Amino acid sequence: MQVLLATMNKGKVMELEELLNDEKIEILSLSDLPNYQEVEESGSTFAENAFIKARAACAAGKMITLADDSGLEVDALAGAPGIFSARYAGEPKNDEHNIEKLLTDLEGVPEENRTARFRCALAIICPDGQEYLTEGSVEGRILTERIGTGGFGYDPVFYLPDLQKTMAELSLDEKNCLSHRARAFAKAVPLLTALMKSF
Ligand SMILES: O=c1nc[nH]c2c1ncn2[C@H]1C[C@H](O)[C@@H](COP(=O)(O)OP(=O)(O)OP(=O)(O)O)O1
Ligand SMILES: [Mg+2]
Repeated sequence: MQVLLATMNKGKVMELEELLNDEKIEILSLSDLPNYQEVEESGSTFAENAFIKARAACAAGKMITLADDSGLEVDALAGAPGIFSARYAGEPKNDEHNIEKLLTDLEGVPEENRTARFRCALAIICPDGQEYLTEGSVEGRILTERIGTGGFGYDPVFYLPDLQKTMAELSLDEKNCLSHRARAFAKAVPLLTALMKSF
């Protein structure tokens, strides 16, 4: 079975490839579709954006397609950056600038009020029109400086109190045991297993 990952984000591709690690699944990504034009993420929720990305890629690739829309919700910022996480510091999107803006926006906010979560909406679309969505989240806290070099995006400032580590201090396998993306993916596994039998 072929599965298309509808994302331009190399960090997501790496994590999803590892999660999808099954010899019966051949994984393709948008770079395997010649001339693919990235769609505008015009939805107002993670779920809407995940479907927008998945539908466009599925139409182009005509195979089972997975799209992830994800982001960071910070309580002290009333849920921002949320669906705007990737372009928080403007276009073109840049992880370093986004972290810089986040830390500036949170200047003076005490540790106990820096609670946050990563959210992931994972859309699965089949060429015959079936559409599914799973979601996952992970709770943490935003530090005042970066720690760790792994992962991508906001990982260096996202602290997991239980592990006493940032997401960027985790190995790929460790991150894939507890991340928002891994949790959304875990809920999609029974679905993918069923789809593998029918396609
Ligand atoms: O595990 C994560 N660790 C750290 N940061 C993360 C994570 N997961 C999402 N994020 C952040 C990165 C980006 O600022 C935004 C996702 O935005 P989002 O539009 O879903 O992805 P994207 O534009 O990078 O790639 P694409 O839309 O092609 O899948 O949330
Ligand atoms: Mg995006």
